[in-house]
Parts: sequence; structure tokens; C-alpha cells
Amino acid sequence: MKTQRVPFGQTSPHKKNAVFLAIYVDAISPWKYFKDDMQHFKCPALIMIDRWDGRMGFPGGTVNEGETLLEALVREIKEEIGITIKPEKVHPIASHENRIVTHFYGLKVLEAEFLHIYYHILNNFSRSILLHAYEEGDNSHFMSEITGIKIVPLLQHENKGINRFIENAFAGATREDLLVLLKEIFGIEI
Ligand SMILES: O=c1[nH]cnc2c1ncn2[C@@H]1O[C@H](COP(=O)(O)OP(=O)(O)O)[C@@H](O)[C@H]1O
Repeated sequence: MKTQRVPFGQTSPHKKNAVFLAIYVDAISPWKYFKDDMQHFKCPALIMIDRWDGRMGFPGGTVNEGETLLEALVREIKEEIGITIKPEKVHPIASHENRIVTHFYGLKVLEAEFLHIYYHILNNFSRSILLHAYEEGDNSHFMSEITGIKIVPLLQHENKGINRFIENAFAGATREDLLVLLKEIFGIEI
């Protein structure tokens, strides 16, 4: 079956559901401290993860029996990147059906919050690495399921930037989710 977009939140009998989150900012200034024209350049950006299998995705995972989609999202985001999100702050973006049904949410934050969240995630991962190294018992998903975390600037420059980024290998419906987010939230068509 080809991945199909379905109405947001629609589930399918006998299929598993999974929930994912894009933490994003409308305008970030990557070149803020450069002393040239780029200093004032701003672009949207989001946070993605590197998975153990080399493909990229958004933080999230499968919904457990008896859990709502939002409950699963809060749990998975805490487990995977160590951040506690407020469910009332997230908004629906798209659902896609394939072997499983995935529900993709967005969390829009300001530039300072975005950088702070990213710092927290890196900090949590650094802590996990030390716990791993000294066998103190690390129950995070870092290294087992997640091998990296990245900021993705949503910037189109000639045919480069996001147009190249989209050619990477992505897990499940990630690519479809990303294309919906680009088009419907930022008006960027690839
Ligand atoms: O960001 C994403 N968007 C849409 N689908 C994804 C994304 N990341 C992973 N998937 C797909 O969702 C399914 C479950 O994901 P994952 O393996 O991360 O959850 P789990 O750790 O709860 O089993 C897999 O089939 C995977 O290919």
C-alpha cells in the first residue's frame, strides 16, 4: 500500500497508530553574529532525530493500548528527548496511513525557546552518554533508538538547502509529513 493522507486523527481497525512531533520556530537567525548581509537573515527551523537505522524522523512512537494520541505523544516525547510538552500547545498537522497510521503534530515556539529546548535535548543526551560510559544505568532511548539530534533550517536557496535535505532517507511517513509541514505551514513548495 502506498502512503495515503487521511483526515487528521483518523484511525484504522487492526492497525497500530503512532504519533510524532515537529518542534519548530517561524524565524531563527543562524547568522546573527556574522558581520555581513546575512546577519539579518531569518528562516524557519525544526528539530529532527537520527534513528538507529540511519534514517531520519521526528521524535515520537507507537500509541499503547488504552492511550489517547496526545497521551502517547507526551509520553514518547519525554522518553525520546527528555522534554515534557503541554498537550494544549501542540496542533495537528497531518495523518498518514500505510502499514500503520501516523499522526503528526506541531509545536511552535519562539527562537529563544527553540534554542533552549535544543540545549535541553543535547544536555539530556550528554548525560545519557556519561551514564552509558560508567555503567550507571541509562534508561533513555539515546544510542539504542536515537543516535543524533539536529536542527534543520527550512531554507531554500536555488536548488539547495531544504530541496537537497528532502532527498535524504526518512522513516515511515516522515517525508510526507515534512512536505505537508513545508507547504501548509510555511508555504514552501519543493
Ligand atoms: O517521523 C515520523 N513520521 C512518520 N512515520 C514515522 C516517523 N518516524 C518513524 N516512523 C514510522 O513509524 C513507525 C513506528 O515508529 P518507531 O519505530 O519510531 O516507533 P516505536 O519506537 O514506538 O516502535 C515505523 O514504521 C516508522 O517507520
